[in-house]
Amino acid sequence: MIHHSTDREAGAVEQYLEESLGLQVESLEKGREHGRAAGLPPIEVSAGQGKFLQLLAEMIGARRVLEIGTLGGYSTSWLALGAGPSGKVVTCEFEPLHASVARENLERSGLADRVEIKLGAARGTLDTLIAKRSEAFDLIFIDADKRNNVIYLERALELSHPGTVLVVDNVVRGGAILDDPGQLGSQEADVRGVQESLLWLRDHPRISATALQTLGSKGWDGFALARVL
Ligand SMILES: C[S@@+](CC[C@H](N)C(=O)[O-])C[C@H]1O[C@@H](n2cnc3c(N)ncnc32)[C@H](O)[C@@H]1O
Repeated sequence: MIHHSTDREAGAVEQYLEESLGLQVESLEKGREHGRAAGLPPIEVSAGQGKFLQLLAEMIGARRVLEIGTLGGYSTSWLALGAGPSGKVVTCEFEPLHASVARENLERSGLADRVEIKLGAARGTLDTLIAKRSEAFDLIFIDADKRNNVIYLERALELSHPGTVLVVDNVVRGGAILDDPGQLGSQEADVRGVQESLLWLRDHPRISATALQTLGSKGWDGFALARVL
């Protein structure tokens, strides 16, 4: 994370944009508060990013959405809004507390019937979906342990069809992706995971990708956006 005055200004601008555009949805914000009260870390997407996910799902007419990394179900809820009442979101989470907070939040906001929370390590969940020949997903949001990003991307591709959109969160990490991978210790495995995932996106013949930087109350970051060819 960067730590200078731009951080504070970016936080104020984020709040201004949220207020001017009326981005916050009351039931979703209550869910976020519920997560805080239950001790969940404040690492969910912003309202602006959540609305971006909703709009993206609506723009591509996504009916089947896969999420890796549920936390308290905040981004899940935005994706569920985007998928619509006839849509479905499958979301992967391995922390039982996070999954139960997410379940409660989704129930309270009336979105639970279009969301399936898969409790367990995401890799195993994805392998099971692949083994069961799950119907392909239209939109896949990857936001879990970044060190496993390439594993998730490989499996996401197996669960995709031509035109599936992939979003990978936190690919800038306050600029830490500039660090030399050869000098990174184990604590920076997530940074290395992001670096490797960007190369994977560049090199895979079935992928067309970009990345956009973001700045907000949680600092400097960004997301990769890709289309399966
Ligand atoms: C950044 S948070 C997700 C935030 C959420 N997408 C949002 O914006 O509201 C990452 C979540 O992934 C979960 N997670 C981390 N590693 C995982 C794994 N290997 N399998 C499943 N879930 C995992 C964490 O417990 C955490 O809840």
